[in-house]
Amino acid sequence: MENICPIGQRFASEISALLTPPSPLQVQEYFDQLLSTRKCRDIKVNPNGDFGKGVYAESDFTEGQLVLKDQMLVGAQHSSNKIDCLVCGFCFRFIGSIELQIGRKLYLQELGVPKGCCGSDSSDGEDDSCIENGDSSMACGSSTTKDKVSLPKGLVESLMNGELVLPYSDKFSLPPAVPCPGGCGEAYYCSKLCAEADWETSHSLLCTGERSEAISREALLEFVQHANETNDIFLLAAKAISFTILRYRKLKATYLEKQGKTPNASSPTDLSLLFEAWKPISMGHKRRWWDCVALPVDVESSDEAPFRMQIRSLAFTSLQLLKAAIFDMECEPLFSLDIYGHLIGMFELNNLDLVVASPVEDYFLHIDELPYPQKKEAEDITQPLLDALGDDYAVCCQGTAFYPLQSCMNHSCCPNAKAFKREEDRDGQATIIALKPMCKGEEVTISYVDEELPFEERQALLEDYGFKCRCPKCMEEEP
Ligand SMILES: C[S@@+](CC[C@H](N)C(=O)[O-])C[C@H]1O[C@@H](n2cnc3c(N)ncnc32)[C@H](O)[C@@H]1O
Repeated sequence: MENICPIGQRFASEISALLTPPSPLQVQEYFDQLLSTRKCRDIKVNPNGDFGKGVYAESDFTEGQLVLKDQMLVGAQHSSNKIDCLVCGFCFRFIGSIELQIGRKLYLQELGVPKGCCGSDSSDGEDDSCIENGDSSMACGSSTTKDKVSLPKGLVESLMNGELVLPYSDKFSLPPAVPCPGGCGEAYYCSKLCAEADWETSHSLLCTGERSEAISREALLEFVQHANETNDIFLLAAKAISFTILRYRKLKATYLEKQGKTPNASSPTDLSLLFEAWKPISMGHKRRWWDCVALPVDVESSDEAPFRMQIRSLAFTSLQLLKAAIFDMECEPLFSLDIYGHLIGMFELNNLDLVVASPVEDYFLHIDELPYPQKKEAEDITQPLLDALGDDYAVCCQGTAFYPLQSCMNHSCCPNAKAFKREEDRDGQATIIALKPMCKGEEVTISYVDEELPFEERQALLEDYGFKCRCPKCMEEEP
């Protein structure tokens, strides 16, 4: 495998340097700087805790108090979730309108778009037009899903094109959907600011539109399709690589400008700038994906070696597709299988869910709580929609993200904090709340697993993270 892709051999020392965990001093400097930029003075990252780095309280916290809001470094909505929720491609806020959210979901359901084949997953672009205009030829009279109810013809289009305004939806207004500046018709944003930020940090390389900076849009589509069919964590790894390439190019342009030089296409790699560009990613705890991933229950232990070879080969195929799409000669070491495997492993080990509650749920709850006769009048219009949507009418936005600070938090089965979204937390930031009073200097811990599970089950799940928990609860419950 490495002979087909010899980057690993040619850049062995660069790759090893990129994968060497940063020194405690580098960790301290990086997180002190990050916390100061974010004006966050209530916590600190200590690089020398019992389990590597950890997060510590810098002030006292009361039960229920917000400990931290953490902006993600890279994140992606699950492909399978795109049919349910239209969210900003950068901050993951719900966008458009209540009518568009409902209409779009019904439209995609009617089209029979399989989960994971919406937005960027569509190669013919047909499904992507559903944000701007409903297809008037579509049949709205039948539902493809069991127990879901038929709607009058034309209703879904009028929800999507704004002709039908639902009662009380003005109380749940959402930012308008701003299309991707690259013209892909797949990514939408809550503002021009978010569109530009996403473009600059990763989307310009991963956009399938005509202004894309990818070297091959066809290869990009193939890469995305492969990820959707196999493991959409590959999309997140691609974002991390694009993020690093674009950061490298920016750092290099600034450096050359300072030197009074113009960027040159055949310019050699500036390794120190590549390390600098990679720095935010270098801070994440990593292991190679195929070494650390837990053996699925249906795989016999005697089949462990072939299983691990198989997922390594899956990652290799994904990487080759990505390389054909966005390769950058100056950032060649980033396209090695070792880097790709460690990136995927980093997302697996940090296991950070991206969750944003749906305003559609709030909307239907509001209707349900209206007094008579307003409730009856509103429900005459909304009840058929609710019936057509079925049980999963208010699925939240779900995905995976890498949060720099949350990913420094160690585990305890009796944690003093947890990731918990409050009513007002309507974007993709991670929110950590104190579960009990905490004193300055105490380590902030979260539980990586359901701490109510029996001891053996918790320990089995924690094996995925490569450690055996020795928290007070485990010590007490250990047989
Ligand atoms: C999300 S990272 C947490 C930050 C990590 N300590 C670091 O240095 O980057 C998860 C990893 O931290 C370590 N870890 C977290 N909690 C632990 C615990 N209670 N006991 C032992 N190791 C732990 C394990 O190596 C785990 O895979």
